[in-house]
This record gives sequence, C-alpha cells and structure tokens, in this order.
Amino acid sequence: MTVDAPGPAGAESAAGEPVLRLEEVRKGYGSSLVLRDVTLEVPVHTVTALIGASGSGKSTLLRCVNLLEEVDDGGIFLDGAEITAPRVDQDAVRRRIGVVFQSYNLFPHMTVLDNITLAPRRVHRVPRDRAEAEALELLARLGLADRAGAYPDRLSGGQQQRVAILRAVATRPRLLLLDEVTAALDPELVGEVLAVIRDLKEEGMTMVLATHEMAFARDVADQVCFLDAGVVLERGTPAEVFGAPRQQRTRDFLRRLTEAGRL
Ligand SMILES: Nc1ncnc2c1ncn2[C@@H]1O[C@H](COP(=O)(O)OP(=O)(O)OP(=O)(O)O)[C@@H](O)[C@H]1O
Repeated sequence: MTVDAPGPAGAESAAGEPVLRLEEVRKGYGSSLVLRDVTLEVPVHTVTALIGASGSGKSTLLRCVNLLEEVDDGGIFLDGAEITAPRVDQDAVRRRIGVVFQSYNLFPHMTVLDNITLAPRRVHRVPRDRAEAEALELLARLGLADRAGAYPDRLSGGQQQRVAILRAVATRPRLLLLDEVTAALDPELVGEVLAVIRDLKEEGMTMVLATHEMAFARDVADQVCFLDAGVVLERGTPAEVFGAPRQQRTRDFLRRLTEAGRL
C-alpha cells in the first residue's frame, strides 16, 4: 500500500509546512467552550495521539479538522491552505482526509470489495479494474482476501474495523484521522486493528488519532497531545508526556490510568 504518494486531489505542502496546522481554534456548543485556542502542528509522515479524559474535546477536534463541525474562531490549515476559510470547497478538502470512527461505518448492503472501491471509483474516478486490483492487494496484505465478497455482517468487529481503515486509505488521503477506532472492540480484537495502524505509520501515513489506548499511543506516536477541558495542556514526545509530564493535571490523569491498570 503506497500511502505517501499525494492523493489524486492532493497537493504536497511547501517544504517544512506541516500537513496539518491548527491555530488558536476555538469551538463551543451553546455557552460551553469545548476547544479553547487549540494550536497544534502535525508534520508529514508523523503520528499525533490525542489523549485526555472523556469529554476533553478529542473527537470535536477531529470533527473540526474534517469540517464536520464549524470552528468559532481560529484557523485550520491543510498543507498550508486554510480549510476553515469562507468559500472553501469542503468536499475537495474531505477527499484529502481519511476518517475512521469508533463504530464501523461500512455500508451494510455492499460487499467488502465494494465498500473499499466505492470512493476511489466514484469520487476519484479510478477505473473499476484498477480500484478492485488495488483493493484486493490491500486485503491480501491483511489476510482478508477471502472476505472480499462478504457483506460486513459476516465479519468480526476487528475485521470490519480493519476494512474500514482500508476503505479510508484506499483513496490515498493526505491525512488520516482515527477516532477511538478500537473502543467498540472486544479486547482480543484490538491488537489486529492497532497492527494495521502501525503498518500505516511505517509506510509514512500522516495520522492524528484520538485514543484511550495509552500503551499504543506511547508506542506509535511521534507526538502526544494531552487535552484537558479543551486546552492542549501538554504536548511532546511520548517520553516527555508519559515519562516526565510537566503539568500536575497530566500527572493526575496518568496516575488515574495507572491505578486503573490501563497504563
Ligand atoms: N454536538 C454536540 N452538541 C453539544 N455538545 C457536544 C456535542 N459534541 C460534543 N459535545 C460536548 O463537547 C465535549 C467534548 O466532547 P468530545 O466528544 O469532543 O470529547 P472526547 O474527548 O472525544 O470524549 P471521549 O473520550 O468520551 O470520546 C463534551 O462535553 C461533549 O458533551
């Protein structure tokens, strides 16, 4: 799977420009502020893990990047171009961003192969033969080639989620957003999904993932970002954030996880 080639709708950023940049992004619902001046940079070929308590704003941040939510203030930039500016072609932006959510969002009435090839064929105009050949190659690499003709309800949760990730990368997005992709899985199925993400990292996919899997964040992330009530309280390498957190609230969060046996 070649993930570092620019997507069909993609443009490479200028040298040194991060793939994704958030500048003082603010987002609220009604009177409650959920993201408070979030500033963040995601360099090409790196993985950023968003960690933080439930409700700290991780999903909202990802939804703002994918333009599923409108920011109230600040700006989001993809390859240096502001995607939150007025009159931006939102569909064109979304074509360059792959997204996978917690619950498998495969189309139940389509086979695995059709799920994966739908966007390359319909949105990116890849001929059916080529789209299917590429999808079969991706499936084979995950040991799922024999499931190509199956419908999603015949797959385990872990298989469905792996297919959902394949579907998201089949269009060769510039950026992949993963929102708690293992949260709905039985523990024994988590590892196979994390292995796919690890493979994608090795191939250079730029990713932002919201996760409660701290061991995985520590292992796979280049940058860990601790969100606390909508504020990026701490940001650094896994060694910095997990090994030597500077903020008391980060220390408290990590201690609670340790006490719960989750770290
Ligand atoms: N559409 C919405 N309308 C109103 N409030 C919302 C909406 N979406 C999220 N919120 C609120 O925003 C806050 C942040 O939610 P968000 O889902 O971003 O947190 P999270 O860190 O992803 O949590 P979790 O780890 O549980 O997924 C929460 O208080 C939530 O209730």
